[in-house]
Amino acid sequence: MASTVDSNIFSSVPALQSNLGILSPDQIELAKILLENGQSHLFQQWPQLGVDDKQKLDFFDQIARLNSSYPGGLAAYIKTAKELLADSKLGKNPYDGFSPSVPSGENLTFGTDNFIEMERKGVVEARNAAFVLVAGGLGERLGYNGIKVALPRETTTGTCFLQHYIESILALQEASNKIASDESQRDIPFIIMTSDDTHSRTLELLELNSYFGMKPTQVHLLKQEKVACLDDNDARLALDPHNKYSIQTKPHGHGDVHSLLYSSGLLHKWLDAGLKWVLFFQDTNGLLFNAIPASLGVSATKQYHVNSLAVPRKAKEAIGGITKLTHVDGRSMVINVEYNQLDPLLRASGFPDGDVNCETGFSPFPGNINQLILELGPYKDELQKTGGAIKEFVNPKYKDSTKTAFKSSTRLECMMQDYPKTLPPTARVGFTVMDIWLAYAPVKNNPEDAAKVPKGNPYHSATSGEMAIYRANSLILQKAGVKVEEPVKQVLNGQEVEVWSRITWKPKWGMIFSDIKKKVSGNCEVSQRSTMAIKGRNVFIEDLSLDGALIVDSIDEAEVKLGGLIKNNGWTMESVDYKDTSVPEEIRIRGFRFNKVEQLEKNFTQPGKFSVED
Ligand SMILES: O=c1ccn([C@@H]2O[C@H](COP(=O)(O)OP(=O)(O)O[C@H]3OC[C@@H](O)[C@H](O)[C@H]3O)[C@@H](O)[C@H]2O)c(=O)[nH]1
Ligand SMILES: [Mg+2]
Repeated sequence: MASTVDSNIFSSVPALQSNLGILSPDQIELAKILLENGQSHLFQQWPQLGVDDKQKLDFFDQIARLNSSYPGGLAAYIKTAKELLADSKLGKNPYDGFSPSVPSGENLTFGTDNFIEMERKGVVEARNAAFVLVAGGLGERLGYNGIKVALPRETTTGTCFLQHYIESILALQEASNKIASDESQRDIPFIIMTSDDTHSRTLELLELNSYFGMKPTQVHLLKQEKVACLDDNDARLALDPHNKYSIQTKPHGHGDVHSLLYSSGLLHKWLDAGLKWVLFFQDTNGLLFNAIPASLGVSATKQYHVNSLAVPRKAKEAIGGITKLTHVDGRSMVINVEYNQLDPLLRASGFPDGDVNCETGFSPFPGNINQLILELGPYKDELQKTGGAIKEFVNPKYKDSTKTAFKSSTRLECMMQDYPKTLPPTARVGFTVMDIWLAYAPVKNNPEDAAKVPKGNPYHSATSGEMAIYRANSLILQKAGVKVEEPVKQVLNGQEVEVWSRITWKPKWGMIFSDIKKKVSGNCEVSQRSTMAIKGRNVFIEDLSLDGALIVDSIDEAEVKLGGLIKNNGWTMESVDYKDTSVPEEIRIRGFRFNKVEQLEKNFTQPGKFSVED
């Protein structure tokens, strides 16, 4: 819409004023918003009319997008940014008035009767759940060039994270539908939040692989928009260093998932379909689904509106701490305090040592693994009030203590785990703590940074992420009665890790401990140098002694017994340096690759009963 052009405002920016002739009334309006909000620097390098006119219009296309995709538009974004940057410069404590204490929550120990009961309940509830994967992040700390969900979760089978997640959801769906009282078949919805950095590659990965067995109608991609980067404390928008007609943008954070879900209309649809839970999870935790059934069982039992999954946390580890915050006015909430804020908060509130371990060797605050289980009804009600808006923050990396310049541009962010901040005190907000070995092994750090992690703290690298799968599977089988040999220590990409037998299985083989126990019997043993990949559903391990490599696949209608002594030269592990660019990136970031010397590989494609014995 045309508006009266305030000639004064433009006359102070001649480079823009001389170009007004090519702009539409809407674009002139946007230009005005920019100037009124301190953004005249954006036009400083603009040449005269007739030069680069197409790029100038592109610039305004981008401004229009940035303006319309943020509630309240760019003016609101810049205003909030100025406030938050000023607070940050002053070192203002965002938790002013609150004092932290250690909250109490549900503790689950793998394999106990309670754990098994929670898993059973979780499977019953699974068909009432929708799963939401937030996968719009750049993975800056990992520095991998592809999308993180395409990385192999482990390289024994090469199954990528996304495939594993989908197969886990499908396995839960099937198990849950089977025991449903009304015998109806429900497809569990699976939502993936993407961004411009990940969207097309995520879609391509799904399409090239037939959605890994899921119905395409079951999967929804929601793309988050990025926000403008900021160059200084005055919230001047940052220009792309390579293109003076483009604003640099970065993701706004995983908190966008709430407003996207709200505006997608999916929540209503799910409620109408009788769903009860929404489970949120992150891109590269290969152990996550070990924890999902039991934690969903906890949500159902305790009727939690919000259930955050947690693990014991090492002080200064880059995971948020679940904290009880009590305000001087009496209010209190149980909330994640992000890892960069926990230490200052503690120091400011009577804990002079800040973020340190207690006598247990861990931080007293449970570590947030950012898997949230929300009860759908109260969640939808809350979003109806907030529109899905989440409290934002800014985290600039300053050049020096004057806090006047940034090392690189910053932006406003929001986090999905801040959702409970707006909830009324009556909301049932809880958390569930599980063993780290069982539940959390993300792939976030590049090899160089991982090697610098303080001793005793987790590496969170591709190396540790894969080794954690083998350790968890080995420990689970040990608890099911298999003698899995103890691990050896090895240094890979500068990180000392425990190398256990390379044991993997498909989710449909065993989702919960009671299923796994049914698949294992007699006297079984697996040597440390062994590799075992179970890809079929009805594969039973009975009196098996494995010393080498064994790969078994089978159709559901085949019942396969693995037993006797199976011995061969197996697969050896060869060290690979992460700097060796002759090796594919997804391998070299692990620091090893398999040399497949010899294996027993069996594939059963016909119905019937079979046994594999050497
Ligand atoms: O804009 C974004 C940013 C991130 N993400 C996704 O959000 C997930 C988490 O991102 P990061 O790995 O960068 O998260 P961080 O490691 O910084 O911290 C996160 O995980 C560990 C927890 O303890 C922290 O509390 C949590 O914030 C990823 O799956 C990522 O793809 C988005 O979808 N959009
Ligand atoms: Mg991050």
